Amino acid sequence: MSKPAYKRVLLKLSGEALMGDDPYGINRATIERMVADVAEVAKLGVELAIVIGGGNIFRGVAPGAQGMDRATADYMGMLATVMNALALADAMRHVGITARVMSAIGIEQVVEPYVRPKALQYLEEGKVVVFAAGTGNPFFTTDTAAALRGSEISAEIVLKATKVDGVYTADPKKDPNATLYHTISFDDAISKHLQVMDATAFALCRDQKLPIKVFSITKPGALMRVIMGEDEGTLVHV
Ligand SMILES: Nc1ncnc2c1ncn2[C@@H]1O[C@H](COP(=O)(O)OP(=O)(O)O)[C@@H](O)[C@H]1O
Ligand SMILES: O=c1ccn([C@@H]2O[C@H](COP(=O)(O)OP(=O)(O)O)[C@@H](O)[C@H]2O)c(=O)[nH]1
Repeated sequence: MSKPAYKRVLLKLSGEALMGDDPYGINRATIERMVADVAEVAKLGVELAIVIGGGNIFRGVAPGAQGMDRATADYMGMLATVMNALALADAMRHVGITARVMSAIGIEQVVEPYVRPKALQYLEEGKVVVFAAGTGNPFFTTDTAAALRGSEISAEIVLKATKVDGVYTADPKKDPNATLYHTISFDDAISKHLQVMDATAFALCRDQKLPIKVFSITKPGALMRVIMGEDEGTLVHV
């Protein structure tokens, strides 16, 4: 059997995708399917760190957050990612994977704080590390958290598992004529204002020479094909 293309990866899982077809929250079948994909990869011996988003929960409370101070709303968003991280780690436990949740904001009674050497130790021990609470700062996104943690743990690549199957010339949800890029440079992605990831995340990965693969979170087998280095999604490169 062929070998995985990577030894250590940072996987960014969309929070919004966790709700499946529900209006908000965590859809059981969806999280189980995501975890099954992750389990397959972990069993290959690939060291896996995950950054999880929070859009699925924040959506449910968003009407109440209208007019709210941006930083306060962002802290709520970060707490939402902690809930998702706990749900994800628990779902992994059900399929026999040991996961450790580490939070970027102090919330010790619930999850341990992010400590870089500890995260590296867990990865070396074959545990899946789930980074919660994004970067710990308002005005950032979990995509930027993925770029940051990916750089910190010396991941070979950031894998962005999202609702679209790659980077398009325009938002494919709005423009039916948009076409898919197989590869695109960071400079092009930034200068063309492609919104699939925020510019902060792109810029950090570009400066750290950390490539990003954007692919579908819902397409069966996509994560495994990405891990095996097969043709899937879009590679964003230096
Ligand atoms: N050029 C583009 N190529 C692909 N997707 C795009 C593009 N521009 C905007 N998008 C939108 O970006 C979304 C993914 O980004 P985001 O909302 O941050 O997702 P996530 O929940 O994975 O963090 C897609 O659902 C897509 O509709
Ligand atoms: O470093 C971070 C990461 C996240 N967030 C907040 O948490 C929310 C949820 O994260 P995100 O939107 O990136 O999740 P996803 O798009 O994957 O659902 C964001 O909207 C922000 O409000 C933040 O303030 N700082």
